[in-house]
Amino acid sequence: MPSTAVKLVHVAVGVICDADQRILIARRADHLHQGGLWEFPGGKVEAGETVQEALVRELQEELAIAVAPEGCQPLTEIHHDYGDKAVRLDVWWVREFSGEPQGAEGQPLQWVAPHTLNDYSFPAANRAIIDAILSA
Ligand SMILES: Nc1nc2c([nH]c(=O)n2[C@H]2C[C@H](O)[C@@H](COP(=O)(O)OP(=O)(O)OP(=O)(O)O)O2)c(=O)[nH]1
Ligand SMILES: [Mg+2]
Repeated sequence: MPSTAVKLVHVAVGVICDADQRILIARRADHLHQGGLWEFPGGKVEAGETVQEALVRELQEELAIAVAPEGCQPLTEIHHDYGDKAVRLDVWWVREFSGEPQGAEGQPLQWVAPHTLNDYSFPAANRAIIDAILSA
Protein backbone atom coordinates (compact mmCIF):
# COMPACT_ATOMS: atom_id res chain seq x y z
CA MET A 1 0.00 0.00 0.00
CA PRO A 2 1.61 3.28 -1.01
CA SER A 3 2.06 5.73 1.82
CA THR A 4 3.79 9.03 2.24
CA ALA A 5 3.67 8.84 6.03
CA VAL A 6 7.07 8.81 7.70
CA LYS A 7 7.68 7.10 10.98
CA LEU A 8 7.22 9.43 13.96
CA VAL A 9 9.61 8.69 16.78
CA HIS A 10 9.12 10.08 20.29
CA VAL A 11 12.47 10.64 21.98
CA ALA A 12 13.37 11.56 25.58
CA VAL A 13 16.47 13.78 25.57
CA GLY A 14 18.54 14.92 28.56
CA VAL A 15 20.56 18.12 28.77
CA ILE A 16 22.81 17.01 31.59
CA CYS A 17 24.40 19.87 33.45
CA ASP A 18 27.15 19.53 36.07
CA ALA A 19 28.00 21.76 39.06
CA ASP A 20 30.29 23.88 36.80
CA GLN A 21 27.36 24.45 34.38
CA ARG A 22 28.98 22.33 31.70
CA ILE A 23 26.77 20.21 29.46
CA LEU A 24 27.33 16.60 28.43
CA ILE A 25 27.32 15.68 24.76
CA ALA A 26 27.85 12.26 23.17
CA ARG A 27 28.82 11.25 19.66
CA ARG A 28 26.30 9.06 17.83
CA ALA A 29 27.75 5.89 16.30
CA ASP A 30 28.24 6.12 12.53
CA HIS A 31 25.69 3.40 11.70
CA LEU A 32 22.79 5.11 13.52
CA HIS A 33 20.27 7.58 12.09
CA GLN A 34 22.09 10.97 12.13
CA GLY A 35 25.26 8.97 12.90
CA GLY A 36 28.63 10.64 13.47
CA LEU A 37 27.00 13.76 14.86
CA TRP A 38 26.98 14.91 18.49
CA GLU A 39 23.78 14.62 20.52
CA PHE A 40 22.33 15.08 23.95
CA PRO A 41 21.95 11.59 25.42
CA GLY A 42 18.56 9.93 25.30
CA GLY A 43 16.44 7.58 23.28
CA LYS A 44 13.05 6.38 22.23
CA VAL A 45 10.11 6.34 24.60
CA GLU A 46 8.79 2.79 24.73
CA ALA A 47 5.13 1.79 24.91
CA GLY A 48 3.72 2.19 28.41
CA GLU A 49 6.51 4.51 29.58
CA THR A 50 6.27 8.15 30.58
CA VAL A 51 8.87 10.46 29.03
CA GLN A 52 10.59 10.81 32.41
CA GLU A 53 10.72 7.03 32.83
CA ALA A 54 12.26 6.73 29.37
CA LEU A 55 14.80 9.43 30.20
CA VAL A 56 15.84 7.71 33.43
CA ARG A 57 16.13 4.34 31.64
CA GLU A 58 18.08 5.70 28.67
CA LEU A 59 20.55 7.63 30.84
CA GLN A 60 21.13 4.49 32.89
CA GLU A 61 21.68 2.40 29.74
CA GLU A 62 23.79 4.88 27.78
CA LEU A 63 25.75 6.59 30.57
CA ALA A 64 25.41 4.37 33.64
CA ILE A 65 24.16 7.27 35.78
CA ALA A 66 21.18 7.23 38.11
CA VAL A 67 18.68 10.04 37.71
CA ALA A 68 15.53 10.48 39.78
CA PRO A 69 12.50 11.42 37.63
CA GLU A 70 11.78 14.34 39.99
CA GLY A 71 15.30 15.66 39.37
CA CYS A 72 14.44 16.44 35.74
CA GLN A 73 12.70 19.61 34.49
CA PRO A 74 11.21 20.16 31.03
CA LEU A 75 13.29 22.44 28.79
CA THR A 76 11.66 22.35 25.37
CA GLU A 77 9.88 20.15 22.83
CA ILE A 78 11.06 20.02 19.23
CA HIS A 79 9.31 18.52 16.22
CA HIS A 80 11.53 17.86 13.22
CA ASP A 81 11.07 15.95 9.96
CA TYR A 82 14.28 14.48 8.53
CA GLY A 83 12.43 13.11 5.49
CA ASP A 84 13.27 9.48 6.29
CA LYS A 85 12.10 9.92 9.87
CA ALA A 86 10.18 12.48 11.89
CA VAL A 87 11.08 13.03 15.52
CA ARG A 88 9.43 14.59 18.53
CA LEU A 89 12.22 15.44 20.95
CA ASP A 90 11.07 15.90 24.55
CA VAL A 91 14.04 17.73 26.05
CA TRP A 92 14.67 17.87 29.81
CA TRP A 93 17.23 19.46 32.09
CA VAL A 94 19.03 16.90 34.21
CA ARG A 95 20.92 18.59 37.03
CA GLU A 96 20.84 15.88 39.68
CA PHE A 97 22.32 12.47 39.08
CA SER A 98 24.62 10.02 40.77
CA GLY A 99 27.61 8.36 39.19
CA GLU A 100 30.15 9.69 36.69
CA PRO A 101 28.78 9.42 33.13
CA GLN A 102 30.54 6.79 31.01
CA GLY A 103 29.98 5.96 27.36
CA ALA A 104 28.38 2.63 28.21
CA GLU A 105 27.83 1.87 24.51
CA GLY A 106 31.37 2.94 23.54
CA GLN A 107 30.27 6.44 22.48
CA PRO A 108 32.69 9.34 23.04
CA LEU A 109 31.50 11.83 25.66
CA GLN A 110 32.47 15.44 26.23
CA TRP A 111 31.60 18.05 28.86
CA VAL A 112 31.34 21.44 27.16
CA ALA A 113 30.57 25.02 28.14
CA PRO A 114 27.17 26.08 26.74
CA HIS A 115 28.66 28.88 24.61
CA THR A 116 30.86 26.33 22.78
CA LEU A 117 27.92 24.07 21.74
CA ASN A 118 27.82 25.76 18.35
CA ASP A 119 31.36 24.49 17.63
CA TYR A 120 30.05 20.89 17.39
CA SER A 121 28.05 19.25 14.59
CA PHE A 122 24.58 18.18 15.74
CA PRO A 123 21.51 16.88 13.89
CA ALA A 124 19.42 19.72 12.41
CA ALA A 125 16.73 19.41 15.11
CA ASN A 126 19.30 20.37 17.74
CA ARG A 127 19.59 23.95 16.48
CA ALA A 128 16.41 24.78 18.40
CA ILE A 129 17.56 22.85 21.48
CA ILE A 130 20.82 24.80 21.62
CA ASP A 131 18.91 28.07 21.22
CA ALA A 132 16.71 27.08 24.17
CA ILE A 133 19.76 26.23 26.30
CA LEU A 134 21.49 29.51 25.47
CA SER A 135 18.42 31.60 26.22
CA ALA A 136 17.66 29.81 29.51
N1 LIG B 1 19.17 11.03 21.74
C1 LIG B 1 19.06 12.02 20.84
N2 LIG B 1 18.42 11.80 19.67
C2 LIG B 1 18.37 12.83 18.81
C3 LIG B 1 18.93 14.10 19.10
N3 LIG B 1 18.69 14.93 18.03
C4 LIG B 1 18.02 14.21 17.10
O1 LIG B 1 17.63 14.61 16.01
N4 LIG B 1 17.82 12.91 17.57
C5 LIG B 1 17.14 11.88 16.82
C6 LIG B 1 18.09 10.87 16.23
C7 LIG B 1 17.26 9.59 16.21
O2 LIG B 1 16.49 9.59 15.02
C8 LIG B 1 16.33 9.77 17.39
C9 LIG B 1 16.85 9.08 18.67
O3 LIG B 1 16.94 7.75 18.46
P1 LIG B 1 18.04 6.85 19.16
O4 LIG B 1 18.68 6.04 18.12
O5 LIG B 1 18.96 7.63 20.06
O6 LIG B 1 17.11 5.97 20.08
P2 LIG B 1 17.56 4.91 21.14
O7 LIG B 1 18.65 5.46 22.02
O8 LIG B 1 16.29 4.43 21.80
O9 LIG B 1 18.27 3.80 20.29
P3 LIG B 1 17.87 2.36 19.82
O10 LIG B 1 17.12 1.70 20.95
O11 LIG B 1 17.04 2.55 18.58
O12 LIG B 1 19.20 1.76 19.52
O13 LIG B 1 16.26 11.17 17.65
C10 LIG B 1 19.60 14.31 20.33
O14 LIG B 1 20.13 15.38 20.66
N5 LIG B 1 19.63 13.23 21.17
MG1 LIG C 1 19.99 7.01 22.09
